[in-house]
Amino acid sequence: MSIPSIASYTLPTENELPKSKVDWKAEASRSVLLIHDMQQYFLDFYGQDSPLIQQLIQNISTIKETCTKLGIPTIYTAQPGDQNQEDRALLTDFWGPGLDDDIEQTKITDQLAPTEDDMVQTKWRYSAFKKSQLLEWMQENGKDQLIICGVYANIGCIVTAVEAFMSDIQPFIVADAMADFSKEQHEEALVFGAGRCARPLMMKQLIEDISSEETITVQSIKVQVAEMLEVSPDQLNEQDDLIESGLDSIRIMMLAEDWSSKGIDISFIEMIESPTLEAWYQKLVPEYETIQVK
Ligand SMILES: O=C(O)C1=CC=C[C@H](O)[C@H]1O
Ligand SMILES: CC(=O)C(=O)O
Repeated sequence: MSIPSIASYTLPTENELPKSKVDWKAEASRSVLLIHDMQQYFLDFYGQDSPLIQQLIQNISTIKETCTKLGIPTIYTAQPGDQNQEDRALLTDFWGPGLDDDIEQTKITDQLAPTEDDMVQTKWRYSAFKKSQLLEWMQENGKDQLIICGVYANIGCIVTAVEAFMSDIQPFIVADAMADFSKEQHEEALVFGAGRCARPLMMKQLIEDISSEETITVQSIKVQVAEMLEVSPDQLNEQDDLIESGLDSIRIMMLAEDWSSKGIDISFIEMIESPTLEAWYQKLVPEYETIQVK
């Protein structure tokens, strides 16, 4: 009744990728990264030290690191433990009682542990959109592209992609950043997605696409400055004097050069005259509206 013991297999390669029906391109400003159900419970069925899972975790980690640098938000899904029958409903008939309320089962696997900048959403059904606020959050934040990685490709990953598609969101299923019960079922999920609702692509292509966009966003500025100050982005306040916070003139010059190279008209002098995130947003992000400080 539950999940089978899963043997390792080699992740799909470029030449095993089904042809995409669409030429959608993932863009940093439009995308959300979904790390789907990478909970220890679901990974344990691959056994200890599975080469497949080790590679999967490494690839997802690379994608997440790139997305974070580009200001692409990460959302994790995770099922709760000890689900009562009313909540779990028909899943029990297919998969048994599910996870115990044991952190060693419910946790996101350690190498992909969420940070305070990430969102973790409770997962109640195959689709990450079911019984959740994911769609509303994406719409409110102007996100209409969903990058999907995690497990299992032929269940929650592809069902989430279908529901994204039906909600006018472009799903991108990353072939070498998902895993399944077998390579055959993994490939079936890619073929179905390619033919019905999603763009299948390799991690390498995804990273090229999202990195190629030169758009600067409020979030990408905050992430860049936070990295330079070696703090988390949410520790930064838009009105704080960044020079007083430790941002030296060398780093400010580096930022000015980076943003100028992307076609933004801002000078080092302007930046040090108004050394706050809010002042820089106003110069760099046309659609930025000044935060109403209460
Ligand atoms: O136990 C479960 O709930 C599940 C097992 C395997 C895949 C399903 O998506 C998941 O709901
Ligand atoms: C792992 C899981 O819950 C899913 O594939 O939906």
